[in-house]
Amino acid sequence: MLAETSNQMKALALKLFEINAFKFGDFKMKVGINSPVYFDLRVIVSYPDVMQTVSDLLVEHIKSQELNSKHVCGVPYTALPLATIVSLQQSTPMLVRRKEAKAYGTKKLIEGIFNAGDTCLIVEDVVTSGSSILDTVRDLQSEGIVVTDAVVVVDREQGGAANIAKHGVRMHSLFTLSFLLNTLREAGRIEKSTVDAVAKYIASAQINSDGSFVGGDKANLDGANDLVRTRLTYETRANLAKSPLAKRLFNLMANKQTNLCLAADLTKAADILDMAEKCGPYICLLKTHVDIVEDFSDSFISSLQTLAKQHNFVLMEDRKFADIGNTVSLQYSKGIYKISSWADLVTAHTLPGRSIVQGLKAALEGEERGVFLLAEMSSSGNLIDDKYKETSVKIATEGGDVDFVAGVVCQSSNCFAFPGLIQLTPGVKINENVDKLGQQYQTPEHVVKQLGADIAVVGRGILQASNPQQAAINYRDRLWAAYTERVAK
Ligand SMILES: O=c1ccn([C@@H]2O[C@H](COP(=O)(O)O)[C@@H](O)[C@H]2O)c(=O)[nH]1
Repeated sequence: MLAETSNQMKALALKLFEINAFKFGDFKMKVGINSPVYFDLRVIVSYPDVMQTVSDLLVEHIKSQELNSKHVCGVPYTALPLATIVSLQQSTPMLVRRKEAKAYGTKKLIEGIFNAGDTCLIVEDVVTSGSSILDTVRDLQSEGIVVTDAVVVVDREQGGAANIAKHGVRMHSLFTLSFLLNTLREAGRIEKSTVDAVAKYIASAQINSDGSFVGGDKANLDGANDLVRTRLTYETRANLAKSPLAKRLFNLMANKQTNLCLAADLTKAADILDMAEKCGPYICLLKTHVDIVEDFSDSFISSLQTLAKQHNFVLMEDRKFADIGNTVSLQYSKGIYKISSWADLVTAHTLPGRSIVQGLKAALEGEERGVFLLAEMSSSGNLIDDKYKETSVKIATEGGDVDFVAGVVCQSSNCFAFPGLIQLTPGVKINENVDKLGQQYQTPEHVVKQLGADIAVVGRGILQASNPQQAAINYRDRLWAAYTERVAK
């Protein structure tokens, strides 16, 4: 590989990671087991510069390997735009494979003009077992078209190349998973432990052409993924975080050894400041509801900020924004509270859709801020269902605003997979199960070990204790011990 091409490939690898075209965590795969790495090259259509570079490199690769053919055909659907650009750049006519034959008209599976005996080069985005390429090859061959080569963007190195070779098709990849991992590692974007976890998984999850695993039963591979977020340390997860606020909070938690958030739900400014002074050394986050403070003032906020600095904790306003983008933008930055001017983090419902995140971001003027999106609630009888939860997590993990989303407020460890996000879980108390108004409580150990909380929110468990400072120490100790046991497993 020429030095210039190699540098271009490395720069593209970093860019693909930056735009979330691939990520690390615990992802359900088509082959039936969870993987520590996931590629989603669908996102590149939103980045014309990336699209251009990928297709330029594909064309260069096709030329250097002398993959001459009469047609090109993309494996539906992600590779279709790539195949189109390759076709245009090389003036090679394209064929389009339908996934299902039309129920009317020509009922063709392959669209385009061709003759039996014509050659066709396959274009694909990501190869795992090679089965998607083989489906396309089969349909082309059934029309008498000859396929000998496939050019792909990423080879996950799980046996795909060997599987398609058994059907007489050679695979030529721009990137191997190993190259991508080494490039990220060299650039300091991921830790060695991440590289090792992925390498261990890939070695044990080799796939045969019939979809079975080389090592036998897929049940044996259940523990093959070491990148399950609840088993990773906060330090490791800080490295994987896309949001600067999540990075900062993970590092703060690791250094200060606390995963306790104090919900300072008090109605007098002096009482909140007193609680912040007493509990500050033991918490990573202090959460407010400023609209319940009867004597709110700018000086209250500056005193709170001073304490946050002095005791090294982050400020969150639990506003639970839920309106249209324009309104939340105003609610966030204007009015008497001017939340965006002092709260490092805020919370928001996903009910209005993606525009909630865009609306909040639009209010900022360069401040480093973040949002936690609510995907579940702790109150009994709340209306959130699985579909709502799933869509909330999509908003948190996909799209152009992921650098603003620091975490998810939820009640279960299977809510999201991406280890760079923080799970904030309220509803924590040692001696009670419920309050009189629908709140449901779990113990510190249960929320961390069973429910997957990274930060546990404790309000009245501390505020109403006879000695709040001692209570904060107890909660901090129990939550931290639960976390260290969780990652030591
Ligand atoms: O689902 C949710 C979301 C937010 N909260 C908030 O957490 C605290 C809990 O206070 P406790 O006194 O420990 O019950 C409170 O500020 C809520 O607004 C929640 O409880 N559940």
